[in-house]
Amino acid sequence: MSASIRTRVRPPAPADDWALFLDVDGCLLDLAAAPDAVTVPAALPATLAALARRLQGALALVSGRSIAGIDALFAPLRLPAAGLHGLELRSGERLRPAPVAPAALAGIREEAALLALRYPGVVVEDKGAALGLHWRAAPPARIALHAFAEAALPRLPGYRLQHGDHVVELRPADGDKGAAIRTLLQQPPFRDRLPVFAGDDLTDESGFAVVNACGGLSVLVGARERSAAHYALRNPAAVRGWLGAAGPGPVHAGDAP
Ligand SMILES: O=P(O)(O)OC[C@H]1O[C@H](O[C@H]2O[C@H](CO)[C@@H](O)[C@H](O)[C@H]2O)[C@H](O)[C@@H](O)[C@@H]1O
Repeated sequence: MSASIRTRVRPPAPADDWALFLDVDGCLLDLAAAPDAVTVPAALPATLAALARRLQGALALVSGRSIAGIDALFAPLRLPAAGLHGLELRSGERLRPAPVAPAALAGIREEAALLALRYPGVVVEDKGAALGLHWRAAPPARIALHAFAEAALPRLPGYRLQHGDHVVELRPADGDKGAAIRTLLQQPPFRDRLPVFAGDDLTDESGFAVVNACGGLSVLVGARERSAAHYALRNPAAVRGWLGAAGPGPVHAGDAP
């Protein structure tokens, strides 16, 4: 069921019995003009590391970026992670690698780069098995990028389009963030904990559905009207404040934020 932003309230402060899943762009990090223009606030890795210790390791980053990309952003911190919208998975020693990119994707990437030359500001993001076409810094390119992605899709059997915030991606159709969260919840250290997921974009809705079905907490970041999330935080700064608000001592479900 879709809850209105007007009815969503701030989530409670993080509690020690949570399994916490956090989206990256637009949730932990402020959005930037291009994927490589994001900045990680200096205090954030330490906040995440402290929270992960507090949760006995049950904190994972769940992103559309690759796991390598996530690790590069937060280095030297290396957390359990789901990358490429749930295609890749890492928890402890367990790793589900991303599929190998089909040969046709290289040609499509080159064609996209040529198209980008006509629209200054367009970014073609090579994510290995996935390809992101970004128009945040080039709004007039939106229609051309969608048309390009739709035309390219039939050349990539087993692929689908992933629509996101000022981006359309060509990605393998398998998996989503919800399935990745469900998989992590079946194994330690996530098992038998209250699942909590915060995210801002369309790709996060599958994660909200899974944590809702488990009786957990779904947290929408921003003011998108149509979402299954039950709680809301205004922006990434509010998310970082929420996570930092756990403080140094033990915390329990229901504590005031
Ligand atoms: O699931 P997420 O962690 O939210 O990742 C979703 C996509 O995030 C990145 O793109 C978005 O953030 C960029 C930097 O702020 C922004 O320029 C772009 O417009 C956004 O769509 C990332 O580049 C993608 O690979 C992720 O799929």
